[in-house]
Amino acid sequence: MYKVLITDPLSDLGIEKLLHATDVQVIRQTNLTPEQLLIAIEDVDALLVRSQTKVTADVIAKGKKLKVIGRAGVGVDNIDVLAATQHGVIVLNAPDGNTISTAEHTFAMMISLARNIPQAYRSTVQGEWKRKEFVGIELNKKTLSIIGLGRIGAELAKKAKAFRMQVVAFDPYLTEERAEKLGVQKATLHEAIAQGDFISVHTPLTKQTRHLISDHEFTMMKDGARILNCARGGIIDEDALYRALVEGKVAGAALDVFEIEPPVEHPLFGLEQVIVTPHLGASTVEAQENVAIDVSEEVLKVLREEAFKNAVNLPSIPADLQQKIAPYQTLVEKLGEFVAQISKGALKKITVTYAGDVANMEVAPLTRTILKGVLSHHLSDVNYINAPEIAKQRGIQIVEQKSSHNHGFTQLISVHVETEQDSYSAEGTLLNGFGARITKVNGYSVDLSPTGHLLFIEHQDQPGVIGKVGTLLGTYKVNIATMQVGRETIGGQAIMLLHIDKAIDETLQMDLQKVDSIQKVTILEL
Ligand SMILES: NC(=O)C1=CN([C@@H]2O[C@H](COP(=O)(O)OP(=O)(O)OC[C@H]3O[C@@H](n4cnc5c(N)ncnc54)[C@H](O)[C@@H]3O)[C@@H](O)[C@H]2O)C=CC1
Ligand SMILES: O=C(O)C(=O)COP(=O)(O)O
Repeated sequence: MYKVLITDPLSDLGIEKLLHATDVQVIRQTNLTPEQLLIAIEDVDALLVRSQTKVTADVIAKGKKLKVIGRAGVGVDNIDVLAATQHGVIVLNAPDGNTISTAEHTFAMMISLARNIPQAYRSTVQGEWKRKEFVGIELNKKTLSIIGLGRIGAELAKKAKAFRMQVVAFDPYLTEERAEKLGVQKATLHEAIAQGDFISVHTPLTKQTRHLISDHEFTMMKDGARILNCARGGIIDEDALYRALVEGKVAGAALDVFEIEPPVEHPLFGLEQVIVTPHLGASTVEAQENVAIDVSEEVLKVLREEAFKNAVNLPSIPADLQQKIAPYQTLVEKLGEFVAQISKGALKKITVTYAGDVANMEVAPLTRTILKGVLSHHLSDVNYINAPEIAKQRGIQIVEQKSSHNHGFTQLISVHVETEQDSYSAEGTLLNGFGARITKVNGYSVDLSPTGHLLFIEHQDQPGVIGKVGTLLGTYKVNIATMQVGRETIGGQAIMLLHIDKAIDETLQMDLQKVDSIQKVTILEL
């Protein structure tokens, strides 16, 4: 039974799938203190949050069974994604479900700013009738500068165009083609800032976007520009905004998000030209249902070990590529495990070479699987998510290369490991009708199915060695299923690879090692 902990308010309808799953126990505990969260996380398999819960490195470290953190929404800045990656925990979000709601909220804020609606409401219900004070401006023919033209930015651009606004956009990933398609004018950050009557930010909060709009940027703005933040607190420097508003450089600001949430006695609240909402961008019935459905479905898939999407800490693999690489996954993981088990000494470098058909594919997901295979022999808690990060932390160099030398195989994948002591390698292929095969070990040609109990014997090529190995295994009642031998030259260095029907213990290993001409016996389990 999987335990799923939900610590922020999620739509009941949205999480129905989880509530009805017979293999899932849903635990709903909102408004937990950080200390309570550290306890609640201890034995759960999944954690579902919105933006309130702070999922710190400590929380992740305490989640000994934690496999996945699902964010019912877009921004994951409340989750320590690096810590999750290091612990092999998948972080998923639901990026599409609240786009429309947030763009609509931003638009509502823009109209409110243009027409002073919140201020006029407050004054009118207080018994005043101030028609002159609340004269506004039209959106028609004004320029809207959008910083960050992703899902929400693009949706906002469409709405602004319907209101006959000129739309200027800055986004480092915006191509001319996409800008043209959306009918927006592509600009640099500073051009966008200088041209906007309204400036709206829609980027994630990252190191690069923190205080993206600060004192310098405010000085570049048109006098009387209006600014909006319905993305993340901190993208606009709140102190600089305060100064720009007080100096009259900026005519108004609309904020749905704050550097610290909830904000307490914020200086900006004292300014009449500032309108605010309490992080309501995604707070509609529709958006909340959408994001809860999306994240529940994906979290279930992770728990049930099915293919999932929207992982924030894993590169996404398109479905067609996933289909193409699926047959190789077992082969490459076994190759990684095999090389790790025959190698000795601290790992320094792992080189993966792809040749033949496989070299024409996107191979990064396969390399990730190989790393998992190699590293899991040396370290516990290594998985597909954290393997590259763990390799990096330990200073293991990873080389991924493609080669035209496929040595007659339709596809050939080789894993070469360098340790402080020596270097080791294995090559493999997919044989039509036979599946994964290891075709070379440390340069010796073999033909081996990479499964089950194996014995790897390094020896000198001498008459009688094979017989002695067979007799010894017979004495210990160990049946040999297949045997492969390879040698450099007659009487030279040689290897034996045996498939045996059961696991053997160290006594037999030591007896084998005592046989003349045998140098090393390694027990492998694939
Ligand atoms: N107020 C609310 O309740 C909600 C807020 N959000 C926030 O809105 C923001 C945008 O969400 P989406 O559009 O769904 O994300 P998205 O990922 O589709 O778009 C973000 C865009 O920002 C661009 N970007 C990144 N760094 C940039 C930089 N330095 N300068 C300019 N552009 C940059 C990216 O290229 C991308 O196109 C996120 O911060 C998200 O957390 C999202 C939903 C609800
Ligand atoms: O999706 C996002 O990034 C949001 O900011 C929405 O936040 P919320 O889920 O409403 O707390």
